[in-house]
Amino acid sequence: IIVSQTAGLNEGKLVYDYIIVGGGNAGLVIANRLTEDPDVTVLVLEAGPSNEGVVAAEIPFLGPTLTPSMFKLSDDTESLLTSRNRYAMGLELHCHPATWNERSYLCLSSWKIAWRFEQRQYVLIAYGLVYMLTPIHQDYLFHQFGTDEDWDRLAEVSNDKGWAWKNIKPYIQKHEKIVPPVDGHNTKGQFIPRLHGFHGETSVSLPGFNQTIDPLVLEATKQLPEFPYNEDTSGGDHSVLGIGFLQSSAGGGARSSSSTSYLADADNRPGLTVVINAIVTKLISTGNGIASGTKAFRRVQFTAVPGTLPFPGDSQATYLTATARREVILSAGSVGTAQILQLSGIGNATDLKSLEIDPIVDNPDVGENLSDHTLLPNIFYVQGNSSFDHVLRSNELTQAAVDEWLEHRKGMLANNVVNNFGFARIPSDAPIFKKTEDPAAGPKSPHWEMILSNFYFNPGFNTPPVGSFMTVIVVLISPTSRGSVRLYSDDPFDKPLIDPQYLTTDFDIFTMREGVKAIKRFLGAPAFSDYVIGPYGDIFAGSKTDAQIEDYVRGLCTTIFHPVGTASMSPAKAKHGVVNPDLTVKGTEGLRIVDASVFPFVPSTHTQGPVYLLAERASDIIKEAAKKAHASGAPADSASHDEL
Ligand SMILES: Cc1cc2nc3c(=O)[nH]c(=O)nc-3n(C[C@H](O)[C@H](O)[C@H](O)COP(=O)(O)OP(=O)(O)OC[C@H]3O[C@@H](n4cnc5c(N)ncnc54)[C@H](O)[C@@H]3O)c2cc1C
Repeated sequence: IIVSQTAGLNEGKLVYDYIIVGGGNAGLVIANRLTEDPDVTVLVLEAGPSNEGVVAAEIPFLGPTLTPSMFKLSDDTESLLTSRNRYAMGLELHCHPATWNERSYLCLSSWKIAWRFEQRQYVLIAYGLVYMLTPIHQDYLFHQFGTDEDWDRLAEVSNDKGWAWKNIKPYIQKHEKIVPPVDGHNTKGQFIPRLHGFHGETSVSLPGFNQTIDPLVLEATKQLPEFPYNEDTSGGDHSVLGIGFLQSSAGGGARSSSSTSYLADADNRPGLTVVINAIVTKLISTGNGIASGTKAFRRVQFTAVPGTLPFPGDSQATYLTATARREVILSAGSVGTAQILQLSGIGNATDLKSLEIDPIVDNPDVGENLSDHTLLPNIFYVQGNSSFDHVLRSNELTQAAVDEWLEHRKGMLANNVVNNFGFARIPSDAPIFKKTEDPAAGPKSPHWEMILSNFYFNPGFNTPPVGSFMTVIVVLISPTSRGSVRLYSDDPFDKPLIDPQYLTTDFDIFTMREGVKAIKRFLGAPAFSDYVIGPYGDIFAGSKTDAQIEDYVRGLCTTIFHPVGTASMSPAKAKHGVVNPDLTVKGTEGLRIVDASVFPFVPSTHTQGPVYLLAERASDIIKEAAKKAHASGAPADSASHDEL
């Protein structure tokens, strides 16, 4: 049952077995798995609007256009392709200049849009740092699982073998459904079937529309031993190192998200209620937990997102509360979860007091340890007019592509913006390792990533009016810098202060710099000699020395939106960290976190796949906990009558 507004919800009846805060990647997995039992009731509260009918959310190629600052087209084609403005609401975040050092300032200042539009007293609003408030799923459909070393490290730091790869791997079968590419080509040699699932919830497919650069990229992998071809970069016990074909969370030419897969599958279950446009403002402590020193949190306060029905004005919000008989599960993402915890009195007691929030559970680790992947687009001029730029500049060609998609779910738009990508390591004898321990999860795990695309892709900048381009993105995959998500005020509608600390360590800037040098070596392969003309832009072209490349990196670098770590997992008895290995929040009862925030290290790949697997295992953990409680004779309602 999907309720589109909080209007009509009867507060007296808002009692469910589980309340899930956030209907993103993780939240909807849990919602689906828990309601497999018809006797279980689940309420999902999601701040964003519905994905239904949002064509840009369906068309794979248009994924990046949903991010306000990401993918800029000419004004004409823009209106044909996107409904961006509809989703720009509530996306901005605050970054406090006092917490920036010169480097992160440089890094963030590349977000021209942010700087042009908003400069409030002491608080700058960086539109570039968009951690979405919506279940529309703006991700760019990259779909991988991370290396076995990532998962084994998680098992080690949490002291729970359940998180080791051999125990996580089987969840691929529940989650993934490999489907043929839209052009139906033979995919032999483009992925390794035994690494995948074919009957799970989320559709995953290989590219189904050729880019001019595909054969050149493959040829270059044969010419340069430094960049070998890899038949499958999805991860696990098969190495991700090398360059191969991208697997995307799409099927039949359309995006496959947790909403179109896990939620759609559970849609008709009477036990499931999903309320959209509903923003959770805090969790309410419902008294002492059974274990000494713990506090129970089984009540959730929420309201309509300002500007959505039923509230006429932003300032007149009416708050509702809902109560969980068993558990509240926070799945609001690395920013939302950290914010809600702190608004609820779970966080650094000193900081909370300074904002006049009563500290209920003092945990200074809440909101800390923020880790993210930085992205740097490197643009090259190319020959001819076979890049996508010409299509994207032309209303006529764009309309034809839209029509093809609408009629057949095929063509350029049915495909991701990328066909080829891959991962690489910094050589083990690199000077950086004399002063920095290798931060990768293990010797098979990458330090950086290369993403290749057949057009001008430069977050925040319009496609130039003339010229053909290709973009080679460098992503820092094993960052050592750590930032934080802290509250700006006790007002739940104030966006939190996000201090990403991008590129503030020697390793991070070194790796980005070496990545830039490496992609230049890659494009120096004979395969590209008749196609690539050279770097686009004076700064890129003029960046020859290490110092120049570093300046170039800092000036243009941004995020690929993989924040993790703000509610990190640690061993059950550990004093540090925010959640235990069973994802219960330390010092609390009736409260778990299931989302990207619990990863203490960012997985060495794009993060949706790891989040899906995490949520699949979490669902089993939650079900097991309910069974145990039942077997021990505990009442079906863990919450006391007072709480209810
Ligand atoms: C622009 C973009 C592109 C990306 N591209 C890729 C990609 O190509 N491949 C990949 O693997 N990963 C990608 N990612 C990362 C991936 O989307 C995240 O790692 C993943 O979604 C994290 O899952 P989650 O469940 O932790 O959080 P989310 O999926 O973000 O879900 C959190 C949900 O909680 C809701 N919420 C937050 N606060 C509240 C509140 N107070 N009340 C109610 N609801 C709330 C949000 O609206 C959201 O729907 C991308 C991310 C972004 C933003």
